[in-house]
Amino acid sequence: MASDQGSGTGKSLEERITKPEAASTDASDNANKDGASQALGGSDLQESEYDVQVKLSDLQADPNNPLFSVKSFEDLGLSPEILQGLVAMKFLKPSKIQERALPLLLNNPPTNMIGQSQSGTGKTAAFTLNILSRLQLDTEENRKAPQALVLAPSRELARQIGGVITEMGRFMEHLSVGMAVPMEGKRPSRLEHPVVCGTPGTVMDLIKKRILITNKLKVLVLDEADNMLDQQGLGDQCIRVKALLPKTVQVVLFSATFDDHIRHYAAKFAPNANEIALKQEELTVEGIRQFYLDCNNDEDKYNVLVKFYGLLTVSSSIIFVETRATAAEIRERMTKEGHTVAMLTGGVEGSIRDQIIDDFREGRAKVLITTNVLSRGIDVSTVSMVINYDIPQHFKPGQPRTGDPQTYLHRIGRTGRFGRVGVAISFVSSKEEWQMLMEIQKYFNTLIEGIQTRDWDEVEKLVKKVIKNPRARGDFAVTS
Ligand SMILES: Nc1ncnc2c1ncn2[C@@H]1O[C@H](COP(=O)(O)OP(=O)(O)OP(=O)(O)O)[C@@H](O)[C@H]1O
Repeated sequence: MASDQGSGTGKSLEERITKPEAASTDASDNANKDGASQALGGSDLQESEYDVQVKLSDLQADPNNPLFSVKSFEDLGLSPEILQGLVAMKFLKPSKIQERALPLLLNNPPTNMIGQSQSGTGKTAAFTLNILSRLQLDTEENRKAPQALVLAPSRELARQIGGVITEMGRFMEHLSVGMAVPMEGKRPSRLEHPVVCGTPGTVMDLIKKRILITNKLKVLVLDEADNMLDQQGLGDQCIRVKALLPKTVQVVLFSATFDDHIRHYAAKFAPNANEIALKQEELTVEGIRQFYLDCNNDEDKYNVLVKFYGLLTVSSSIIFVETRATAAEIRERMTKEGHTVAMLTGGVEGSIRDQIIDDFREGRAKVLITTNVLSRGIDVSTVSMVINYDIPQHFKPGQPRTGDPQTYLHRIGRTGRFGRVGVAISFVSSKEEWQMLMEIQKYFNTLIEGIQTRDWDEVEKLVKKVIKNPRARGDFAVTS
């Protein structure tokens, strides 16, 4: 049994489960109501590894669900080729953000947009459909001229978005998507694609070297816009890129989170934008069950993680840590003990990163240890578990660490995508970590339940049960 000393709250675990400090009964009631959140995206009725059968159409018929919409894709005035692409991807109906954002995005003259919607609710398709609809591919010259530029904070996300645009536009003749991420070997002399996706630093470099020509650009998208604008380096690069684009460019900013101070900044970056915003307490995805687990210290965290290995490999899982060093250490220890785990951090070379993420997407690697580099945007539908090995935190030298709610939300949002269900477990090994987790819980006015038992067979059974039936709450209030 985890000790109270571990989190140092002075409360019994029982109290913490039944009355988490910041959790409201509303939050848990809402989660109870959302029985439908077990559904799976893609086809209308699917069966997961856990033998869950729920209809996506049920979710999309519920006005309170972010996947709800009254319209069909046909109603949004998209071209037959694009509609064909959506059918091939088995997108039957738009989600709420797609239904709301698209008419505003497609309107002429083009208007800027700041769009917010919960993780995994289809923001990529929302901006992709706008891009595809605005492309002119009639002449050779136009086909070679970059007309839309998408910036993302990581190489993996830029590649993923490039893949979605290619797939959605695959019935459009002459569409091609160029990548502007750090490349090894010889660079092309020109990036001649109507759509370019990349990371800000490389894009800036390619523009400066006139490899990427921007005079025909019509749309600029910043995915994970709050993160891009908030980080000193990335933010500066985004501003410099934008300054080199035609003044008429339509600026589209999307994210699941826009903190107040960033919203103000975003409004400057995308002036006179149409805004779609969510309230703080609307941000959590109901299909994701959130738990914490008390650990005595760092070594105990590691031992617990190893105990979880069986559970982590039932489907796919992501383990988030704060530093590259921790990621490397855990990977090494687990590998030595005979477990198969992959690791991806910013320190890994580009082509190897591509291989690792592709292996994870294809299910060749099932457990991925990573840092915040992959906390945002990555969409791998088989991920049913996210572990916060370290609580996401803000760290400034000389100041106490504080919880980082935005990063927490993005990390746990790697599971529970488009109506699927998932479990997020945060490891708590000190009073400081406990406080940070409570800050996060309070910020979202959500419920993070404690796992009381240390009987791992029991935990495994319960996690599987939760994934099967997220309505079954309170399962973890079991003392060993
Ligand atoms: N209308 C739709 N019907 C069915 N599936 C959809 C639809 N729209 C998107 N999806 C699927 O939902 C998943 C999540 O979409 P996406 O990655 O765009 O989410 P997001 O809102 O950008 O999330 P995040 O904030 O985490 O980046 C993807 O696998 C995508 O293929």
